[in-house]
Formats: sequence, C-alpha cells, structure tokens
Amino acid sequence: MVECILAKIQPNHPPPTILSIDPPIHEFSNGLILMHEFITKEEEEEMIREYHIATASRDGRVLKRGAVHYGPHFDYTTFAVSKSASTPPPEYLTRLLSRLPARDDRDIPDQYTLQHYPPGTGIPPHVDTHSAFEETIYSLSFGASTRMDFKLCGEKESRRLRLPKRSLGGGSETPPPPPSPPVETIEEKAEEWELELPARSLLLMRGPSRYGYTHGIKGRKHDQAGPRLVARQDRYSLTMRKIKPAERIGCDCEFSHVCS
Ligand SMILES: O=C(O)CCC(=O)C(=O)O
Ligand SMILES: [Fe+2]
Repeated sequence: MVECILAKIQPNHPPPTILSIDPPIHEFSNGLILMHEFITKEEEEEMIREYHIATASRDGRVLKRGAVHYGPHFDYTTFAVSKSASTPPPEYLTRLLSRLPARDDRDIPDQYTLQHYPPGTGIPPHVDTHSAFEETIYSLSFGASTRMDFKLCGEKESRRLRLPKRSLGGGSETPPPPPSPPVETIEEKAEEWELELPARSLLLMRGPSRYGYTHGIKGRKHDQAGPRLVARQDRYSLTMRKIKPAERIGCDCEFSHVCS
C-alpha cells in the first residue's frame, strides 16, 4: 500500500450510471460501484456488537482507528498478508459472501478487516497493494456514513509517494498512526472527488478506481453539508479482499507509477 499526499482541490463528483433504483446501485466512470442498503439494520447492529466483543480486551487504549482481522491478517508493515497470523472468519461475515456481486472466484474474498473510526479519525490516502490482492476490493460501511476521497494519482504526484512504513511498532494488529501533515502541497490539477458512503452501503473498487486512484478519509470531527456542519458519528467498515495465490503474485497494470 502506498500513500499519496493530496492537493487541496475542490471535489468534483461525476454523475454515476444508475444500475438499479431500489435499493440504488450506482456505477462511476472510474470503476467504483456503490450499492446502497447492502445489509439490514439488524445486521448492522450485530456487526457493531461483534466488533466490540472482539476488541473488548483492548478497549480503553484504542483511541484512534481500531482494526480486527479475519482470514490471514493484514500486515501493516508490508501492506500484504501475514504469513503466520490467521483467524477463521465468523459466520456473520461469511454469510455476506453469497450476496456479493462476484464475477468469478477471484471476486470472493478471503481476507477481512473490520475497522472502527471514532469521530476525528480517518485513513491516509493510499492504493491497496496491487501485487498481493485480486482486483475487487470491497468496503462495507456501517454505524454511520462518511466521505471518502478519491484521486487519480498522476505521475508527477507519484514521485512524492510515501513508502510503506516497514518498521511500525505494535505488530500487524494496529493500524499505522495518521501521517504527519504534508510538508508541502502539490500544485497539480488532478481528478479528485469526495463520495458519500452511506451506512449499510457496499463500495466496490475495480478497474482504474482500484489501481490508479488513491482512496482515503480525512480525519475530521465535522463535515460540511451545504451551510451546515454535521458532526461525524462512529463509523465502522469491513474491507474484504481476495488474496492472490502464489502463482499470481505481482501486477502488470497500466498505473505502473502507483503499482506496488
Ligand atoms: O474504511 C474504509 O472504508 C476503507 C478502508 C481501507 O481503505 C483499507 O482498509 O484499505
Ligand atoms: Fe484501502
């Protein structure tokens, strides 16, 4: 996973193609697909409950974004999967699999990361590792909505990419700390927009949105909604990825400057 410093550019939001109306399914020109109401309110409540049960022993010291991993654990030092740590996924997660709009086996995830974003926390802009995971990355939002930023990472900007922090303390269970403020902003006109991810929606990143765009969430306590400031609430997400088998490790995408 590589991080990208974002320029301060007004978000734009190209209109999606509407694939379905009730519940809405929207497809964007860069390959993003947003499926509203993917889980029920009951499932949402169960997932929040289960997240807190799984982290009960750590609560109190997790002030920032917290994470729980199922399947082979995500390793924040390599941004691929751990070779040793693995936890079988619980049934409340695996039962979602049959509902995913999978095109083939490569779209059926086997690595799950549950994350909790208290108000004020976010995730730095990054591109999920191309070589370690298959194309489709799923992000299920629950608890509250948030705004995710997408930016086509140009060649000029990519020269300033930050490399993975390979020596973080705390092992693979703890997400890395938020990045220090950018030393300088990059004057580069690039395609960038903010997408509202409603609670209970499923986002799919495929094609350019998966390989050539960074995605991230600003760590804010409030969001501007027209003239109003809206306080953020606790948001949770489930990221689902399919690990590439050994013979498919690597990537030959067209976005070589952000390919890792
Ligand atoms: O919280 C989310 O929806 C996204 C998380 C993410 O991008 C990641 O874990 O790589
Ligand atoms: Fe990601």
